[in-house]
Amino acid sequence: MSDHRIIAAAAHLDDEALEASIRPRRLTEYLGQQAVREQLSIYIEAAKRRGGALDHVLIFGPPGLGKTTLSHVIANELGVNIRSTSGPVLERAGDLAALLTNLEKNDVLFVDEIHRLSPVVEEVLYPAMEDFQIDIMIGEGPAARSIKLDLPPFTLIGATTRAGLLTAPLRDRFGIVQRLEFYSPDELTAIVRRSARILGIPCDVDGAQEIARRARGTPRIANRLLRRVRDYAEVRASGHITHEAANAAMDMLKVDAEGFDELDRRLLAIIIENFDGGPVGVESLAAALSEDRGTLEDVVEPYLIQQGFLIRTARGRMASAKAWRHLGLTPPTPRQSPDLFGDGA
Ligand SMILES: Nc1ncnc2c1ncn2[C@@H]1O[C@H](COP(=O)(O)OP(=O)(O)OP(=O)(O)O)[C@@H](O)[C@H]1O
Ligand SMILES: [Mg+2]
Repeated sequence: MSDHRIIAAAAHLDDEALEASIRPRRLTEYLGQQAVREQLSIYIEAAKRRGGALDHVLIFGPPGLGKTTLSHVIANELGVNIRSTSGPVLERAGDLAALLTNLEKNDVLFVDEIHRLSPVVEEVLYPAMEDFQIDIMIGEGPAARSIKLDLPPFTLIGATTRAGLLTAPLRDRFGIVQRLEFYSPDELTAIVRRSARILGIPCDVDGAQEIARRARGTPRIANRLLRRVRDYAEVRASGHITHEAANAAMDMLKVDAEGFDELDRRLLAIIIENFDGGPVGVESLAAALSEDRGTLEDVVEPYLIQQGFLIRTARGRMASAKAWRHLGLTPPTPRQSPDLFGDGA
């Protein structure tokens, strides 16, 4: 159900084709994430000077913030090939072995959703990451023996929306760990303007700002809103994205001033109306919303929490005073909800 949210952070099918043209290829086109960019540019430069492989990189952060994009940018900057796969696709140890043995010196192997690797595949990955070696089994039954195979030095780039789900031994094998943060409205404005330029969409600065403000800190959503606003502007306005056109289009899409849609508002309303503002356990919340728990935790909650509308406590989720006000309600005084300041998980 949440797949159809205009502001869903997960990729839509119709995003793919257009994304290919606007996806940044170089570090200079990768806007925002200042700290990440600065650090990576140093590590990349150092690896190139040494002529060696870049250390393994773990990138984590909510959907649509640019993990896949950044992985490709890193490979481009290193001037090496990138091979892509994902945790759930690698079912057997042999699947990974096949990929690893086809790598060339200093190549990047990108593993998306790395928290979903099966334990047997993970076992193969450990010596590969650490010593650039794998053990493979030859033959079957009593005649089976394992042989060690040397791999060229390579860089594993793992991406995950949930670093917390990685096993400790896997996490420890990444020399570089980067966390992507939600983008500021200014950064998203720059991203929207760049995309509009590439797609040939006339867009005013304040039109871009309005789209940026409602994009939930997420470039993928910003780019998607840009396209929907363009549709609106072409049919209802002169095709030019002005502030008014952006506003009207987003009202039509029911994306509110905070960038929240029905699902966000329903989540906050349920906590307030059905659970007196919380705390409420994530399972009960998911049930009340008829949503999947994983979607709630990965996609819906992070932005609400980052913006201070939702509070995560040891006993469950609570709506903040900001949330009450956003829904036009009067928040209870702190004395009536001691949990806000209690067990502060
Ligand atoms: N820093 C950035 N600057 C400009 N555009 C960006 C940036 N990061 C991401 N984008 C745009 O947002 C789109 C989504 O990014 P990407 O697919 O890399 O996200 P992701 O983190 O891999 O998401 P998921 O968790 O769903 O795999 C890209 O196609 C790209 O156009
Ligand atoms: Mg991705």
